[in-house]
Amino acid sequence: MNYSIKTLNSISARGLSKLPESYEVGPHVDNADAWLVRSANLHSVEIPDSVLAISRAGAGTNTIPVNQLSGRGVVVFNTPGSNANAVKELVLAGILLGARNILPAAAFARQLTGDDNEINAAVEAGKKQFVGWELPGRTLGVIGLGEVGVQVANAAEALGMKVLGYDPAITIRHAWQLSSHVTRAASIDEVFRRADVLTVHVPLIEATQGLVNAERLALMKQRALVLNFSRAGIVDSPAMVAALESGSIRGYVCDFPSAELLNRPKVVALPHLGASTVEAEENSAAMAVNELRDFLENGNISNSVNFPDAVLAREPDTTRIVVANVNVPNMVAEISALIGDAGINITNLLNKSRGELAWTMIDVRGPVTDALRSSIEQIEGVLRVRVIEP
Ligand SMILES: NC(=O)C1=CN([C@@H]2O[C@H](COP(=O)(O)OP(=O)(O)OC[C@H]3O[C@@H](n4cnc5c(N)ncnc54)[C@H](O)[C@@H]3O)[C@@H](O)[C@H]2O)C=CC1
Ligand SMILES: O=C(O)CCC(=O)C(=O)O
Repeated sequence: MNYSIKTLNSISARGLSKLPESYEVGPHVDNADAWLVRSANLHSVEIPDSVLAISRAGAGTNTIPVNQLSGRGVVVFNTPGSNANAVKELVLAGILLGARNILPAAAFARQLTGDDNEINAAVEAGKKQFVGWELPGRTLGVIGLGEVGVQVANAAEALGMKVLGYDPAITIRHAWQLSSHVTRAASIDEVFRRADVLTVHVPLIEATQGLVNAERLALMKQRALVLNFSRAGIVDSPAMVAALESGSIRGYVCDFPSAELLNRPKVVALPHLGASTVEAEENSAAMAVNELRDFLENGNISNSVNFPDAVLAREPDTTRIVVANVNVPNMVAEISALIGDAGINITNLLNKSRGELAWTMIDVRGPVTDALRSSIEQIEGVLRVRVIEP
C-alpha cells in the first residue's frame, strides 16, 4: 500500500528521509492520508476527509482543531520532548540576556564612534548603565514542569539558581527527572511572589490563557524578569506593557513578537525560535514521521493528544480492522458479532480508551468485505473504520 503525506511547513529533510520511497510526500499532495505540520494554523483550514491523522512536529497543538478532528476520528499526534533541549538553551540565553543587559549594551557599543582611545573612553564611561546580576542565589520560578520546564529547572539549578517549580499535574516521569533541589511551590501565586526570574512552560489552553496577568504581575518582586517561550496568549500583553512602563518588571523576554511589543527597550521578542535548531527540527520530524508510519501501516498510536496509546504487534497474513469510536459500552461486542456473523476468525484484539474516545484494532484471517466494513461503520458511536491488508 502506498501512502501520502502533505507537509504544511518546512520540515527537516533528514527527518523526512525516514519515510520509504513508496510514500508520496510534499507540500502539494492532494487528498493526503496524513498531514505533517509545525506551527501552521489549521483552525480555519479545510481538512479533507482523506486525512486520517495529523502529526505536529513539536509540542504545542493549540494551532490544530483537535476537538473537531476527534469527532471525525482523526488522530492528532505531537512529538513530546523532541525540541525541549533547544527551548531550554534559548531560555537560559534569555535569562542571561536579561540579567546582563546584553542587547542594550551591544546596541550601545555598536553606535560608538571615533578612534580606539575615544571608544575606550566611551566604554568606560558608559558601561555602568549596564551593570547586571549573577544567577547563583537568585530564585527562578518555573510554571509547568513538563518536557521543557524540567530541563529549564534542572539547568538553572546547575547554574546555582534556587528553583521553585509549580505544576499541579506533573507526571511521575517528570517528577523523577526533576532535580531533588527544586522546591515545590504550594500555589502558582507563591511562584509569582518569590521569583526573581519567572518562566512559563505550559500549553496554551483555556485555563492558561492570560495566566500571567496584572494581578499576578503585581505580586512579583520589584524589577523581576519574566520569560515566555510557550505561547503569546499565556501572558496578558497589555498588563505586561503596563508593568514594564511602570518599572515594576525589569524586562520581558519572549518568543512571540506582536505589534504591542515592538520597539520597547525592555522587551526582547525573538521570532519563535525556541525549536529552531538543526537538532530539534530533525528530532521532531523523525519522531512525527515514525508516528505517522506506524499509524498508517499498522493503525498503531503513540503520542496522540486525542486518542489513547494503542500498539498491537502485527501477525503475518492477518488483516487489521481499525475502528475509531466513541467510548461507550458494548462496542467491542457489537463489532465482534458482525465479524463472527461474516464467518471470519479473530486472531487478536485491542481496545483502549481515553476520555470520550476509544481505539479498537481487530486482526482477522480472511478477507474483510466492503459490506462488513460498512456494517461496522453503521454502528452507533463508530467514527471511522479502516481496513489494513496484510
Ligand atoms: N517556543 C517554541 O518554539 C516552543 C514552545 N513550546 C511551548 O511550550 C509548551 C510546553 O512544552 P512542553 O514542556 O514540551 O510540554 P509538556 O506537555 O511536556 O509540559 C507542559 C506541562 O505544563 C503543565 N501545566 C498545564 N497547565 C498548567 C498550569 N495551569 N499550571 C502549571 N502547569 C501546567 C502540564 O501538567 C505539563 O506538565 C508547549 O505547549 C508549547 O506551547 C514548546 C516547544 C517549542
Ligand atoms: O516548530 C516550531 O518551530 C515551533 C515549535 C513549537 O512552538 C512547539 O513545539 O510547540
